[in-house]
Amino acid sequence: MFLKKIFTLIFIRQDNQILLGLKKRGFGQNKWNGFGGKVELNESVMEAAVRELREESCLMCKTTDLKNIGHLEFTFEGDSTMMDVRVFSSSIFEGTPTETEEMIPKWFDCDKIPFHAMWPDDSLWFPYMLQGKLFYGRFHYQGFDKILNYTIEELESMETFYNKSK
Ligand SMILES: CNc1ncnc2c1ncn2[C@@H]1O[C@H](COP(=O)(O)OP(=O)(O)OP(=O)(O)O)[C@@H](O)[C@H]1O
Repeated sequence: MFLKKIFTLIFIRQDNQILLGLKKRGFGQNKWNGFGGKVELNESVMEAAVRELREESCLMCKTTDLKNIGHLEFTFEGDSTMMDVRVFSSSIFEGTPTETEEMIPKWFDCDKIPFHAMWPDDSLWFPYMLQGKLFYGRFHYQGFDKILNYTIEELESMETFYNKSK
């Protein structure tokens, strides 16, 4: 049995570009990723996604403008925690991406994503996101660099996925 912890991960899109942030500290340090973090007790998952985006990039977004595009699960050999990651995207936002204590934001062309400096799983599920497909991925790591096994699939609808997994 795993102890599930819910995280958010949000990707801001504009034209053919995607906003990533270089994590300056903590989990995933020195990796490019979307913006996100743990969901706190007093907030919904979407509220957490909006808060983390603001805290890490200074961009503002409304919960109603978020689209849930995927679900990721990460486990690590020898660790009983499962990271349950809700992935969102939006192309409606306000503000200018600005460096914060946690992240350095930068726009990337969608065909120039820096996979070599990202989590190894990213190169496996980003193609789904970039093609506008909904996805579910499960990855089991040894340490933080090696994926021991994984599955990834396209989903018809996030709602059906969450109803089935209840
Ligand atoms: C293992 N492969 C992975 N591949 C892609 N993305 C991954 C990931 N593992 C974690 N992530 C994301 O990284 C962020 C961590 O968040 P994290 O900094 O720990 O959270 P939070 O900001 O609440 O923590 P602190 O306030 O610093 O304690 C969060 O968006 C989460 O979805």
